[in-house]
Amino acid sequence: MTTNQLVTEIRKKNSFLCIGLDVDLNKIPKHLLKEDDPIFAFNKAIIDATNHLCVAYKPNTAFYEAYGIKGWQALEKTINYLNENHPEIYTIADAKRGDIGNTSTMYAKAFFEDLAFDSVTVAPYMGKDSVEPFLAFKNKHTILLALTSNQGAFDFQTKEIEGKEVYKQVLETSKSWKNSEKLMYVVGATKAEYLADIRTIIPDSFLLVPGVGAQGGSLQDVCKFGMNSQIGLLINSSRGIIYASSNEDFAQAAASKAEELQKEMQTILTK
Ligand SMILES: O=c1ccn([C@@H]2O[C@H](COP(=O)(O)O)[C@@H](O)[C@H]2O)c(=O)[nH]1
Repeated sequence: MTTNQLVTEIRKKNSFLCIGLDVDLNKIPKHLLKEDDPIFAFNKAIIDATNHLCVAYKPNTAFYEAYGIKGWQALEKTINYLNENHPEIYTIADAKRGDIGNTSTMYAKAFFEDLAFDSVTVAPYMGKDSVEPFLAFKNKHTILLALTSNQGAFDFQTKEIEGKEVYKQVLETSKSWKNSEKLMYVVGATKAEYLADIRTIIPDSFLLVPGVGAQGGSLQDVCKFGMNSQIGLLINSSRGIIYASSNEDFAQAAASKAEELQKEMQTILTK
């Protein structure tokens, strides 16, 4: 999907919500455990109940890899279900990959070709030649970790090297890479106070913003400092939506939580 198509969908739905599909078999309703594929059954129910309220889904691959071959098959079924039934929805493989060039190409093939995701999250630590292989794929985005939502972000990302914070160096340097127009960036909602500075470096790029909901980030603050003329934000919530109820009403409860966020977004977009 192109950035323009994503923006069109955001404006149509008055939503820039991304729902995280982080499926933990210890947290899903017990009755689903009797299904052949409980992970996919859970995802399908969540997608069916919430697709009109969001513009993106983000399975974090850790939650699938943890269940071995069955988990990977559930991930494959989930992306195929989305692409076949909701081609208008943007998909993110939250895999946080990145390696030497030929290995990154294989990661990119895995997520863009075998599993037809629109985007994948990538760690910038190994630099240009580890990221450019992802950027070579047509109509796909690479979402680079810039300033993450966790406490550990302060261990390296905000430290200064030669007078400039590492996350700012990631933003600035990555702009010079080949096909950099296909980059988006991860900035945690818990770091909203950094967004004004971040927007001076990358005014036009889309940001994937996790950390609203279970991690306590504020949607209002993120929008105040992070929104641009193309909206430029995908706000992710995973646990806060998908585990709203552990009973048979889980999909409806997820839809209610998603609707609360969508309504807040609508108010922001239409004022
Ligand atoms: O900086 C980051 C980068 C990625 N994540 C991921 O986003 C979701 C957040 O889940 P919640 O349940 O809404 O807290 C999860 O997959 C993280 O691995 C992040 O939180 N922060």
